[in-house]
Amino acid sequence: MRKQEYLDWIIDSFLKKRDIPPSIRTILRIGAYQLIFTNKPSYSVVNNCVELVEKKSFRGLVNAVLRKIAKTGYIEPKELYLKYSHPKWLIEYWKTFLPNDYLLKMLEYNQKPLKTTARVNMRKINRKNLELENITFTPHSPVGIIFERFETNPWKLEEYKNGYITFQSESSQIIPLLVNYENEENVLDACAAPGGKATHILEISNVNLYVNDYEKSKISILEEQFERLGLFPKKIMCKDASKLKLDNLFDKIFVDAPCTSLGTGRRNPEVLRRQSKNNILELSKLQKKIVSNLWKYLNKFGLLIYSTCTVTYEENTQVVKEFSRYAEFVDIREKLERFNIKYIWDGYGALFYPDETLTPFYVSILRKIKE
Ligand SMILES: C[S@@+](CC[C@H](N)C(=O)[O-])C[C@H]1O[C@@H](n2cnc3c(N)ncnc32)[C@H](O)[C@@H]1O
Repeated sequence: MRKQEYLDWIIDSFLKKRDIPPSIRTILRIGAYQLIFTNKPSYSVVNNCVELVEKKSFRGLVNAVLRKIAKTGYIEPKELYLKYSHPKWLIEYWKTFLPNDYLLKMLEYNQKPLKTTARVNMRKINRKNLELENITFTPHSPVGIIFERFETNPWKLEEYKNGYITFQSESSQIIPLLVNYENEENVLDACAAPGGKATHILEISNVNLYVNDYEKSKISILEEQFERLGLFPKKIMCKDASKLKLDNLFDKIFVDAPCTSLGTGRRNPEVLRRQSKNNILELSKLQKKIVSNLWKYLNKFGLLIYSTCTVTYEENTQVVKEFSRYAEFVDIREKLERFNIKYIWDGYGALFYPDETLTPFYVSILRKIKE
């Protein structure tokens, strides 16, 4: 899937009619990928693919197209969306607001699979004392480890089962570390499932943590995670955060918003192909509604920590900018530099630069100065 646009371009250049059944296109993509990007012998790739074709009338076409691809091999495309195999509309959209070097870095890293990372539960163990093989430390998160290779089912690891580690991206691990916590203060995580940041907050603080997520099916996952890690939230709720009514005020509110997740394309290549401009606009509306509703439950001078794992203007800068009349934006640049994180600062928040281990993430911290 990582090479889909490029493969379709090559395949289409050898087709008279581009309108072929999806199953035939899939077989052609598999064959083209193996011929261009692996060392498998071309005769066996072509034969195996032809055998996969159920409709006899398409066997000749698959055979002919793949033979031609085997002959030409890799062809260097001129257009960026083909060179880095991303949807064309997305590249054009990103070009409208991202610096060129950020865009190129993201496209390059999206070609490489991402190694699995986890966060270490500092309440139970230090990462130096973990007895796991093939791990290294994350370069930015002080509580993260990287699995250089996986030899077993990760969920069966004793270290996971006994609550020493939680699988989580390195970028995500940074967010709860950007603020300081007072004992017993009220903290709300409004979009909390599957609990990555919520459990992290309780690992590093002694706050009264309220958690919420709109999806019923994810509440049991949240509960399991707290139990596995030996942590106790004050309350777990299942409500739409844009309408949630609360009895208390909060000192900190985390909004790790539902978003288009375009920064996770390196781990989930399908996400890049699933999204649309319309989804970006719809989610931006929901995100503004969520922040706006929760604003009234934030104490004066309390902090709202807004984050997303996406790279869009409408879901990041535009959302937080909307609250600039009521908020001061905390300058987190120095903190990010202490974590050795490179970012784009938009005057409100920071968009992490992707690198070998870090995936794009946006975060902005709003201090409430007005209702
Ligand atoms: C980015 S994920 C949160 C990840 C989580 N904070 C973590 O670190 O593991 C966004 C979450 O928002 C939830 N969600 C979607 N719409 C919501 C809404 N209207 N109100 C509250 N939660 C919502 C989704 O179910 C999803 O679990």
